[in-house]
Amino acid sequence: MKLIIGSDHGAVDLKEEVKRVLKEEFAEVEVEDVGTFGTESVDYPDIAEKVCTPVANGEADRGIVLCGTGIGISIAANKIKGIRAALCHETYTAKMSREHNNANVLAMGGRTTGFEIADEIVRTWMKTEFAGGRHERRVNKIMALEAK
Ligand SMILES: O=C(CO)[C@H](O)[C@H](O)[C@H](O)COP(=O)(O)O
Repeated sequence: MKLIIGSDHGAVDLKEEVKRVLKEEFAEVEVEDVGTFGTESVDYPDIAEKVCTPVANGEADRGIVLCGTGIGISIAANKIKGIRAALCHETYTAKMSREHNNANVLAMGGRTTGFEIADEIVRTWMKTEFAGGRHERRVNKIMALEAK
């Protein structure tokens, strides 16, 4: 599996923490970090595009996008065709976003979510499989909205 991660200046520390968890617990996953790498202000839609375009194209399997709250970058991510980004603050929504929504992008906030909870969210999101069945019909309807 290939995963692309990116953050704006509001979540650079959280990005490093998420990369640490991925490296330690999901060593088989190839992780590409598209930035940002410092505290200089950048615009989260640019980061969302860098993460999500390869996911939407099939060049990567999943993405993780981070900004101060996770709101702006998840809104931007969901504008990209083929992306189902889920903003998660706890593990239940992380689990459901995979099981029911087949989310291919996880969003979190560096100014809202502590490292311990974020670590658990990432573990849960990475491990949970899409359940299919009735959820597949609904996800297909979500994707059909993009064609309207
Ligand atoms: O988009 C956001 C909120 O929806 C993110 O939290 C951004 O990180 C935030 O807006 C950046 O704010 P700043 O004052 O420019 O650091």
